[in-house]
Amino acid sequence: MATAQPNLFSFPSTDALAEQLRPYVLRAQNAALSRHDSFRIAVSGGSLPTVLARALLAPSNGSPEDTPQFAKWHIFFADERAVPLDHDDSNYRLLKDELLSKIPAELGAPVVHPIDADHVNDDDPQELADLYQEDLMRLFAAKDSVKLPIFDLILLGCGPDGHTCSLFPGHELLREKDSWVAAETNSPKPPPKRITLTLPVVTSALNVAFVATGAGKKDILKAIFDHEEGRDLPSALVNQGGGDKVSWFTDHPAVDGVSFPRRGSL
Ligand SMILES: O=C(O)[C@H](O)[C@@H](O)[C@H](O)[C@H](O)COP(=O)(O)O
Repeated sequence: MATAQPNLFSFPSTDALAEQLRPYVLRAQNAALSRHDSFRIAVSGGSLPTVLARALLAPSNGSPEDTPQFAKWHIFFADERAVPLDHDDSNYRLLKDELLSKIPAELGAPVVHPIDADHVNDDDPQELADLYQEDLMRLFAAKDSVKLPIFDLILLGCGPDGHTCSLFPGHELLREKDSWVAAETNSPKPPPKRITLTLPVVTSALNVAFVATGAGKKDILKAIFDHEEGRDLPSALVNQGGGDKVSWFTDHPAVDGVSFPRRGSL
């Protein structure tokens, strides 16, 4: 378990947050492209796609470092609901509406990895999870020795109960050690059937960033960063497993009165 502390960044507004999320994501992109030929990222649903779109669709300053090279991106979903891809509850649809459909043609198109739409109506989402894991393996497991996929960046939300991805407090999926992708059949938050990256995959990523905004997050962030009260919450487990690879992008209302071990400046 990592002992280093996560980084906290707090901004006066969501616009200011998005402005700083952009260089953070592009630094991860540029580092990834200096190591291999693609940028491997996973994203959640919730408010994240909107903030991400605001960050990435802003005008570039013209430098190569400040340019999203979308043609080299592989975008996966940190979690997804077992619904058709055009359903209102689909995280794929959300990302498409907010970001993918708005990327200017000259920036290129990312390779997007949605769930297999042929299996969204299965009674049990396990097949959906298995197929998604196979999709990950095609990109990440070129060698048999690969135990876990190493994402260049995973972008997460944090629910008011401390959940992240579709990993909910006290749930047995938090103990999953082997699978890369797990099925959830009875999510406490609707819709009930989902798939999710597992905790070992999240904490193995080279960079993990939470985006949490609004006064509604204050109580749960207090719990997550209070080691006693919230130490077993899923988002706190990401902090503990990821250490200083984890960053929190927040706004001032979300962290009002929260004492963080380490406040950063970008
Ligand atoms: O699948 C889900 O139920 C959502 O994607 C969920 O996990 C979301 O990421 C958090 O609840 C944070 O949501 P906000 O960013 O909207 O606060």
